[in-house]
Amino acid sequence: MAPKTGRQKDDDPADGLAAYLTRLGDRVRVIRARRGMSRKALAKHSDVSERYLAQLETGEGNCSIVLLRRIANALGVPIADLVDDRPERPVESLLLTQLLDRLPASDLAEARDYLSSRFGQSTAAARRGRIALIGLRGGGKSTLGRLLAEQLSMPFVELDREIEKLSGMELAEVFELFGQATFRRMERDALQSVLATHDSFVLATGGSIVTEPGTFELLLSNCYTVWVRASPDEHMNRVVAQGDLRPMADNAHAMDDLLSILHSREPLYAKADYALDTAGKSSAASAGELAGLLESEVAG
Ligand SMILES: Nc1ncnc2c1ncn2[C@@H]1O[C@H](COP(=O)(O)OP(=O)(O)OP(=O)(O)O)[C@@H](O)[C@H]1O
Ligand SMILES: O=C(O)C1=C[C@@H](O)[C@@H](O)[C@H](O)C1
Ligand SMILES: [Mg+2]
Repeated sequence: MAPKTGRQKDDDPADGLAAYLTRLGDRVRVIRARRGMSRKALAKHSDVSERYLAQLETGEGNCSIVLLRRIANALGVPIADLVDDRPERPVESLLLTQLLDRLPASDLAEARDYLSSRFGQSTAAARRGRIALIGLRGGGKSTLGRLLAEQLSMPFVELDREIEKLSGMELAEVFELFGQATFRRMERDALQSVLATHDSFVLATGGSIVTEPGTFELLLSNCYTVWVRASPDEHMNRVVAQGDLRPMADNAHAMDDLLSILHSREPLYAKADYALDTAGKSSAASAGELAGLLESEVAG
């Protein structure tokens, strides 16, 4: 069956927009009712006419962001609560979010560890059997992943290749034809499928997997994750040395782009269980270091 595409799902005007405006209207109406505000009171405090509010609440108004912000302010909710496209969340979920929002940043990691160990899908021992390498292009995920899998007699899996198998297309075609949203769905499907079919593996992921919170959380809670990193210059030189001249040929600001991608992703990559610095080391040396680390992890 052909994959469900971003265009069909997200951009089809007959499907998406009318249904979305109806959900938006429902949301405004429910929040207003919960607040005990009449439409008249909301109109007064938001400076949006009662007539327009009625249209909005019945899914007929395609509200500008400025008006929506005024409505959200008058209701005393963040605008994100109005535009949220997901189904209504259970009360427990809302309260849990508030509890987490109250915690200082220093306690959040502990709270995630606790919830993950209590409610996560994998035990700590099961996680250690599934090794996932994350990090920016040229770090050495594929090179070290293949070496490590051979050494440990474990299957080696490249997530990007799994996405290509699932979609029946090359990655570049997926992006070109269907866009980012479809790629992200496929990436998550591919990860779920690999997890469902393997108790142990060495997995090389795509560099941007960390930018999709749901997929990244799935990876962190089911795998022992290693951030394979190098210096920015080395990332760039290795990619170019592999014969991929695209960054240099197409883009005079390739290094600036690489730095900005790296800096924006660093706090995410840093959530890995371990950071392996490959800068200035040979592949063989890094593979040895990684194997040693995993031996002590499994033993521990
Ligand atoms: N210490 C090292 N560890 C790993 N690779 C190294 C090291 N030193 C040099 N290299 C070279 O760097 C390159 C790493 O490329 P590789 O394709 O493995 O990276 P990657 O993280 O999988 O990138 P991509 O996200 O593009 O798939 C290889 O050509 C490898 O030989
Ligand atoms: O680092 C990135 O942004 C990406 C790396 C590739 O492996 C692919 O997963 C995709 O093209 C995105
Ligand atoms: Mg690779």
